[in-house]
Amino acid sequence: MAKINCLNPIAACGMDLFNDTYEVVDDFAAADAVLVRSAAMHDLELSDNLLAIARAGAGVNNIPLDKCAEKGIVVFNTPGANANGVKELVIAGLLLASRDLMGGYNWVKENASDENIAKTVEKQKKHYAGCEIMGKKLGVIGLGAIGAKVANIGFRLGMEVYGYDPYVSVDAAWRLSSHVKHIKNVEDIYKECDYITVHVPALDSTKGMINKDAFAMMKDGVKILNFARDILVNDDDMIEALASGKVAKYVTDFPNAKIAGVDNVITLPHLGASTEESEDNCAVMAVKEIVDFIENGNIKNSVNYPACDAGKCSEAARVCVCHKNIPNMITQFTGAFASKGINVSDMVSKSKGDYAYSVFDISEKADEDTVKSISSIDGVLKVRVIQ
Ligand SMILES: NC(=O)c1ccc[n+]([C@@H]2O[C@H](COP(=O)([O-])OP(=O)(O)OC[C@H]3O[C@@H](n4cnc5c(N)ncnc54)[C@H](O)[C@@H]3O)[C@@H](O)[C@H]2O)c1
Ligand SMILES: O=C(O)CC[C@@H](O)C(=O)O
Repeated sequence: MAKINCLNPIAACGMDLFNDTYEVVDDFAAADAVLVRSAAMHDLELSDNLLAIARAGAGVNNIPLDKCAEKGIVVFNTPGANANGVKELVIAGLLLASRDLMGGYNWVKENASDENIAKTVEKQKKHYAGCEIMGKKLGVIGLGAIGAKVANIGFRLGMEVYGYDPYVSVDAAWRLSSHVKHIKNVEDIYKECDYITVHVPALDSTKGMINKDAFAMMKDGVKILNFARDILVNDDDMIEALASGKVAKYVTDFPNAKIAGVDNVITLPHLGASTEESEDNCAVMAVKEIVDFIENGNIKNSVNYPACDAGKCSEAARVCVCHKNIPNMITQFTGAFASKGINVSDMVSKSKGDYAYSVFDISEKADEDTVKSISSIDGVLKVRVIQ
C-alpha cells in the first residue's frame, strides 16, 4: 500500500482519486509520496523511501529541488492549474491600484453610525477618487500560464499591453493575443508602462529584479503588481520609491514584516490560488501525477526530472531508475539485466539537465539481487520495481 502524506490541506476532489491501494498517513518520514502547497520543505529531512513530491500549485521555491533530485525524488507541480484564479485577482489588483476602494470602504465603515452619511459621502468622495485603467499601458513580465492570461485580459479591458519573456514556451506564445506588444528588452517595459505586473518564478536570476535600477527607469507614479513571490522585489528600494512618489501603489499577494504596513502598499494574504476552482484543479492534477508515477513510473510535469511516458506495463515487471545524466548508464543497466538472463522487452530513457530517468519493462520479476546490482552502479540515485 502506497503511503501519502499531505503537508497542507489538499482539496477532497483530488484526494478522492486515491483508491484503496493508497493510505493517507500523518507521518512525513513514512510517506512514499507527499502532496504540498506552500509549506516550507527546505529544512525537512527527506527519507530514503520518499519517491515523489507533488506541489499542488506552480511555484516550487518552497521545495529543495536539487536535494530531491540528488536523492532520486521526483518533484511535480501543476502548471496552469491555478492560473485563472491568479489572473482574476490581478484584475482586482489593477482596480485596487487605480481606485481608492480600501480608503473609501474604510471611511464608510468608520462613519456607518452617522445618520447623515448619505449626504456626507457626496462631500467626502473626492478623497477617494482615482483613475481608469482603459487606455493605460500595462507591462507584463513573464508570459507563462498566468502572465499570458493577464496580458490577454488587460487588452480586453482596453489597456495597451506590453509583454516580456525571453524564455516563453511555444505553447504560452500560442496562448498570447496578437494584440500584446512583444518587448525584447525589459527596460522598455520599465520606461513605457503605467502598470507593471510580474509573473516570473522565484529564481536566483529573478530575485530582486524590481529594484532601484528598475525604478530609476520607470515613470513617476507607476503602479506595481506582484502576485508572483515577494523576493522578486527589493523591499528597501520599494519603500524608498513609494516615499518619493516614483511608485504610486504597490499591490502584492506577499506581505512581509518590512512591507505590510507601508503607505500605498496594498497587501493580500497570498490569496492568488485560494479559490475553490484553483484548489480543485491543482489537487486533481497533483494526485493524477502521483498516481501515474506510483503505478506506472511515468513522469509528467516534473520540475527536476525529465518527462517520461512508458504507458502501462504489460510485462512481468517494470524497473524505474533515477540516475545522473552521464555516459554509459544504459549499457550498464542492460548489462545488469543480461547477466541475470533477464530480457528487456521495452525501455525509455530521458534526461533533463544533470539528471536522467530510465524505465525498463522486463519479462520476469526482478529479484533483490538484480535491484542491488543496478543500485550499485555509480550515478544511480534510486531504483524502484513495479511488479
Ligand atoms: N499568488 C499566487 O497564489 C500564485 C499562484 C500561482 C503562481 N504564483 C507565482 O507565479 C509564478 C508564475 O506562475 P505561472 O503559472 O505563470 O508559471 P509559468 O512557469 O507558466 O510562467 C513563468 C514564466 O516566467 C518566464 N520567465 C522566467 N524568468 C524570466 C525573466 N527573467 N523575465 C521574464 N520572464 C521570465 C518563463 O519563461 C515562463 O514563461 C510562479 O512561479 C509562482 O511563483 C503565485
Ligand atoms: O497553494 C497556494 O495557496 C499558493 C499557490 C501559488 O503560490 C503557486 O505558486 O501556485
